[in-house]
Amino acid sequence: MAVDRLSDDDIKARLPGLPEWSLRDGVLYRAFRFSDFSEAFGFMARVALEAERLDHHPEWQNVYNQVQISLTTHDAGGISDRDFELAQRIDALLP
Ligand SMILES: C[C@H](O)[C@H](O)[C@H]1CNC2=NC(N)=NC(=O)C2=N1
Repeated sequence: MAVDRLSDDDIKARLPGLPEWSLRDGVLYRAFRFSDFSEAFGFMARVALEAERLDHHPEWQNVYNQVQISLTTHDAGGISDRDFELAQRIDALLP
């Protein structure tokens, strides 16, 4: 499926809708901290299921109770609507 990369202006206009996310090195980025590994990994499992539903997948790193997520659209060579959609769904999964 063809996906369009958003322009810098589009991205700037949409970022306020995701106050916890920032633009970092050309990707949508958010860091999460949980009480322990189990909580962090449970969250990652829920994100993985959502990513499969959307057929759009995060780049992420986990260190014990911390999860860092970067969103970009490989097929578009930049940030697309799909990244904003996944970011919103990720936020909705938080306890
Ligand atoms: C074929 C399939 O739709 C694509 O490869 C999807 C899968 N998940 C994806 N995830 C992300 N982040 N970017 C993509 O371009 C992408 N493409």
